[in-house]
Amino acid sequence: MASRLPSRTRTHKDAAPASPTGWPERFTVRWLAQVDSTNTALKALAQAGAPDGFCLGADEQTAGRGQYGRTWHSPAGEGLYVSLLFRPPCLTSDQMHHVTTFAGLMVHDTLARFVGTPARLAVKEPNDVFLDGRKVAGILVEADWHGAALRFVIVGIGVNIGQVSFPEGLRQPATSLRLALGEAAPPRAAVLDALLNAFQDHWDAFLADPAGVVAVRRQDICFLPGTFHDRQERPY
Ligand SMILES: Nc1ncnc2c1ncn2[C@@H]1O[C@H](COP(=O)(O)OP(=O)(O)OP(=O)(O)O)[C@@H](O)[C@H]1O
Ligand SMILES: O=C(O)CCCC[C@@H]1SC[C@@H]2NC(=O)N[C@@H]21
Repeated sequence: MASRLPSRTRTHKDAAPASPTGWPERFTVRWLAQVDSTNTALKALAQAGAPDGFCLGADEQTAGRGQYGRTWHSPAGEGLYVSLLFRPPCLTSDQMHHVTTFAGLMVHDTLARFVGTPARLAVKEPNDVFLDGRKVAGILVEADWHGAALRFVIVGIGVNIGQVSFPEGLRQPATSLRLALGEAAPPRAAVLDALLNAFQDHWDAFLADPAGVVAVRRQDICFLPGTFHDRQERPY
């Protein structure tokens, strides 16, 4: 399986994140210097048998994707670009949108640890996390089905960390942890560690009751009105 991973093709100013204490045990973390899209690469790995809990990250994405084929700007070393592979035994297609919302909650909780004031954060459904009224993170959930049976689901997460500027013409104003927190912005490894711990701590409870877990958390987090597109357009 490892041989199917794209090779490291470049070096960057910012080394790949490494956990000083080891990543949460549920996850196997692989890191690339550069990849087209961690979601795309992880899908190929999943089809080749990568296990539940596989996490693929990259310093840079050359074709990072948002919803509906939109571009996710992924400059080298500036953001966290990761995709998590899950093989839940029981999720249905009707429950897939809960995975996106749940991932937004996990990103929210992760960033709250560093931002300190949770009121600065908001989840904008279906798939965005906002900081100080600007988009700081996006989520792209993609599933693979065999008839009605879920083979696997990939949760792709992009968090803006070190960017000090963004391309013109974004659909919504953007920010980064660096812009919002200055020198207090955490390194990518700390964000990844907190994110994986959040998933590890809450994933099993989510699987047991997806709608219930999301409904409970909705009560104590700021949700912004989202853009809901035709269900048929959803990527899952
Ligand atoms: N690194 C980034 N940070 C913030 N925004 C980005 C970044 N890269 C791309 N974008 C913007 O995010 C969009 C993709 O996100 P998405 O498909 O969720 O759209 P959206 O503008 O959030 O609308 P919706 O309300 O439908 O979710 C891109 O079209 C681009 O405008
Ligand atoms: O806001 C969005 O539309 C979702 C953006 C999701 C970006 C992440 S970065 C890691 C993973 N790989 C991708 O190509 N996209 C997701």
